[in-house]
Amino acid sequence: MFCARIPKSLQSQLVWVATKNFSTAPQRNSKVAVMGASGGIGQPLSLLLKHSQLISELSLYDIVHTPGVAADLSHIETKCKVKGYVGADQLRDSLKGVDVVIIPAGVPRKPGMTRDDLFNTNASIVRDLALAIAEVCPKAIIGIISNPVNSTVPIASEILKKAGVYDPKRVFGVSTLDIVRANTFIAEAKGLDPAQVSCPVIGGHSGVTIIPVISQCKPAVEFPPEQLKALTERIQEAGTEVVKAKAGAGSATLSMAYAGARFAFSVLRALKGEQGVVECAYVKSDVTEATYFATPIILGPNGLEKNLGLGKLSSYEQELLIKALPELKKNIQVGEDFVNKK
Ligand SMILES: NC(=O)C1=CN([C@@H]2O[C@H](COP(=O)(O)OP(=O)(O)OC[C@H]3O[C@@H](n4cnc5c(N)ncnc54)[C@H](O)[C@@H]3O)[C@@H](O)[C@H]2O)C=CC1
Ligand SMILES: O=C([O-])CC(=O)C(=O)O
Repeated sequence: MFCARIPKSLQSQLVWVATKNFSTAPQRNSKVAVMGASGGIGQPLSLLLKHSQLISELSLYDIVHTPGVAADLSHIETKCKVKGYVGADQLRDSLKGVDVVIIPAGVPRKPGMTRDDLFNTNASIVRDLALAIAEVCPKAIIGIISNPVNSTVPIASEILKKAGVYDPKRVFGVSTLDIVRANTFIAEAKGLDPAQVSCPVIGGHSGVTIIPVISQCKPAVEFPPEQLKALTERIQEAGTEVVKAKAGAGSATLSMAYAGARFAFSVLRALKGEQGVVECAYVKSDVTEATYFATPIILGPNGLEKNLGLGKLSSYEQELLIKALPELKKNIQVGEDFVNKK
């Protein structure tokens, strides 16, 4: 009953403890690291990953508390092994043999802040993690959650380039939460089951750079212009909606953990050879004049297999794209300069 209500992307991987059917699960062979695993996103994300049959080992890294988080999670009756690593001295050990690295390390927003206000703290956190990845697991697929994603993905990419191990097919900005929100809000407005709604969101991951492509939603939906504008703006500002509601206690954590797990599971399914796994993600791109851009992509055994591009945009969505590009290009430049202009 419950499984029928959650999206197919999660249904196939979540093993519900109550059913205790994981002894028959296929052999799991991926090792996944969560960097920032003790945080508001890191903990529930690690919990969801611990339930996946696609993961045999979970490596939890943070500068605090990971021994406790790992001990706690390790008592859950699923096969996936969990190990905690704490502090810079253990950073490199945490990445040994890892196939997929998910990065939610860094500070979250408080009311009144933009995602760009996080740059000063989070840029160096992502830089240092990317340096360690380049050294220890250069072939790993990397999913970056830490904000500002528009800039942290270029930072990690520049670090990997400098180390001579950059593969643009393996570095992703996790924008999945924008898609999750678009699906939910559209379903609410139209009285649909959110699990059956699929709306691409392209561009970047902040304010005007978030471009919901409601004209490509499946099932097809239509809204009068005023409602379309309000819905688009709600999706663009949904992060701020949560920041305000949490009133100083941080930003989206639980919905982001869900979205991060959905993205990780899609990557892992594709790594295992499943064909036609599609997610939107913020990637190195030549689809627009912005050198990183989120579009729907097909995932494969090596990460990004095929960029599906923009598809046909409505005139309203084309206007959104025009507004997004200068901001996105600026954010990318700031990230690249952080690494290269020292
Ligand atoms: N991409 C997206 O859609 C979303 C991104 N975010 C971003 O995710 C990040 C994390 O958010 P929360 O989990 O709520 O924050 P949090 O403060 O609850 O957790 C962050 C964790 O990172 C750890 N950390 C700090 N420096 C570190 C380092 N050098 N190495 C490893 N870990 C380190 C902290 O100890 C903490 O446990 C923020 O930057 C936030 O803006 C949040 C929601 C959605
Ligand atoms: O809004 C924030 O600061 C966190 C975030 O990226 C989101 O919830 O989309």
